[in-house]
Parts: sequence; C-alpha cells; structure tokens
Amino acid sequence: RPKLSLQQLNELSPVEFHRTFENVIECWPEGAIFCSALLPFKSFTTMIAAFQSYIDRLPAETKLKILRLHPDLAGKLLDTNELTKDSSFEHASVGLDDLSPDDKNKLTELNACYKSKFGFPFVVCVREASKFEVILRSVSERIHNTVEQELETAIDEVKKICRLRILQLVDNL
Ligand SMILES: NC(=O)N[C@H]1NC(=O)NC1=O
Repeated sequence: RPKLSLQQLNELSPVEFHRTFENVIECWPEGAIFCSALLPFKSFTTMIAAFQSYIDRLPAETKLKILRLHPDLAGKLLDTNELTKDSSFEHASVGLDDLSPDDKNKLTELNACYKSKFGFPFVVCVREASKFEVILRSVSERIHNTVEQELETAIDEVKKICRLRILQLVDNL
C-alpha cells in the first residue's frame, strides 16, 4: 500500500481514516475512530500528537485494557502465527522471530514474571529498543518498578509504537 501524502490523508473519509489507522494502537480501533473526527490535520506531527493525547487522556482502566491487548514479545501468538501484521513486522525487525532457544527462554521467563507482578504484559517499542539485548535489559530493570510507574512507562511505549506505526503509513517527507 503506497504511503499517504498529507493531502491524501486529509481527503480520506472518516471511515477510510479509521480503517487505515485502526491498528496503530494495537487491537484498539477506538483511537482511530476518535481521531477521525479531528480531520483535517495540519501536519503528520499534529496527527501523531492527536493520537498520543487521546491515549494520555484515557482513564487508567482503559489504559490497562489496552496494555492487555498487547501480545507477549516472542510469545504464544508469534509461535502460532497469530500476531497482527504490525506486531509481526516489529518482531521480525529486531529478530524476535528468530531467537536462540536460550534467549527465547530468558525472555519468556521474564515476561511471565513481569505479567504476574503487574497484571499486564511487558510492553516496549521494539523498533526503538532496536536490539534483543536492550529489550532483555529493559524488562529486567522495569520489573523492579511500582505498578504506578509501570503503567506510565508502558503507556509511553504504546505511544512510541503508535508513532512509528503511523510513520509507516504516511509519506513523511
Ligand atoms: N508486548 C509488546 O511490547 N508488544 C509490542 N511492542 C512492539 O513494538 N510491538 C508489539 O506488538
């Protein structure tokens, strides 16, 4: 699918906009539905800011719900080929789909510890972390945070993922 220019973006109907950006927040089309009402946008930066401030203003319960819609990194959904296209691309971009059994076990164990402490999966913007070692270090460190800190940190990561997914769809030149 060719990348959208700002003009093409602003000519989308609200429904087309919603379909195009439905997964920039993982499995949460409500964000794109909300932001479709804000068309037209002055710039891609403005549009990204609109999604991010939509996320920021959600009640904590909804933020939790969104975090829980994220797949475990290198987890079951990867193994069964059921990741969303976006997530699958992100996994592949840092080799999470091709870990050694040892690395995969390490991450799986830390993910399970993290989830049992916080009640939601470990979420990080893998394309920004960019390397398995960084992801592993990040989960090892963040596991010591409080639930309040982690809710905030994890939501910041959702915002980074959202930004990169938007930039993947638009012609940001
Ligand atoms: N659990 C988790 O962080 N999932 C995500 N992170 C990312 O960059 N893509 C995802 O699907």
